[in-house]
Amino acid sequence: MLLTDKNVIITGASRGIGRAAALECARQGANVVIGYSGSPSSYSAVEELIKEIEALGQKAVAVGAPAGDPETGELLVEAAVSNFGGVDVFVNNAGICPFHSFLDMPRELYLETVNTNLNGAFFAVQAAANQMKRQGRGGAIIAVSSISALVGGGMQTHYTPTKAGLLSLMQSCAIALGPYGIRCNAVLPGTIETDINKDDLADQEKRDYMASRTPLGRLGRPEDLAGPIVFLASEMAQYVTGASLLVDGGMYVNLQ
Ligand SMILES: NC(=O)C1=CN([C@@H]2O[C@H](COP(=O)(O)OP(=O)(O)OC[C@H]3O[C@@H](n4cnc5c(N)ncnc54)[C@H](O)[C@@H]3O)[C@@H](O)[C@H]2O)C=CC1
Ligand SMILES: C[C@H](O)[C@@H]1OC(=O)[C@H](O)[C@@H]1O
Repeated sequence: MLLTDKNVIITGASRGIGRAAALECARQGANVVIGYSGSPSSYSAVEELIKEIEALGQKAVAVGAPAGDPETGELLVEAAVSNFGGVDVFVNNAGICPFHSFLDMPRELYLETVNTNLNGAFFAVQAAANQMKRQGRGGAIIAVSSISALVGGGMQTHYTPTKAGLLSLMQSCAIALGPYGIRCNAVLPGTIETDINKDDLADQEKRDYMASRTPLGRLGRPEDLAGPIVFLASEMAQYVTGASLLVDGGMYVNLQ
């Protein structure tokens, strides 16, 4: 197992990529703090995830708090410390992508997207890093960025800058936190079928187009991200920091 006795925090873990990562971390021997929005509609999914992690023989605890709140990172860290005794891995995964055209972008939608995806991440990464520094045994921080950190999207002008920002945050934090043995890396998913793009991919033409752009011949699944996240969290990646790992079935390099 790659994460035996490690204590992992994952934000946005109630479903999608975060959920798949939480389960794989538990399979690899980790205890998991499940960050979720706090919405009552998510709670049954969170309860189910806790049961699945416990069935794997690991501990799980849930913290419901909005990702964009600057205090949320501290709450997640407090939960890891009080329930498990510390934090070894922090995965910043929570995010939204409400597709919208640029010229009439509502100010509130722009601000909500940046706050949820990037501003909250800054403070949560800071809280996790301070705890790792106090513990004195290093750690791993992983941001779920996106292929959209590298390429644009006409209906994602509010979103792509947050993903580029997360990638940049990991690069700078790799420098700031390297002296404490804290590694900081990003995963860059391509198009992964989850609730975030359910409406967008309901358009069969768009769906077929996205799949046709993918050399591996299919859209991604949440589980496709679990291995790369566990790898970056583990000692297998002990000399990897400031790196980004595209997990996109080859979509990014597929020019022609
Ligand atoms: N699905 C895809 O094609 C891609 C997804 N990503 C990123 O992966 C991450 C996970 O997304 P998916 O699993 O795909 O979608 P999803 O919609 O299934 O999961 C998003 C998670 O974030 C949580 N979340 C959303 N707003 C929140 C808030 N204000 N406070 C706390 N939690 C909140 C949701 O509750 C959910 O657990 C996101 O950061 C997304 O930008 C990146 C590239 C591609
Ligand atoms: C939500 C999109 O389908 C998804 O999110 C991203 O970051 C990429 O742009 C994907 O296409």
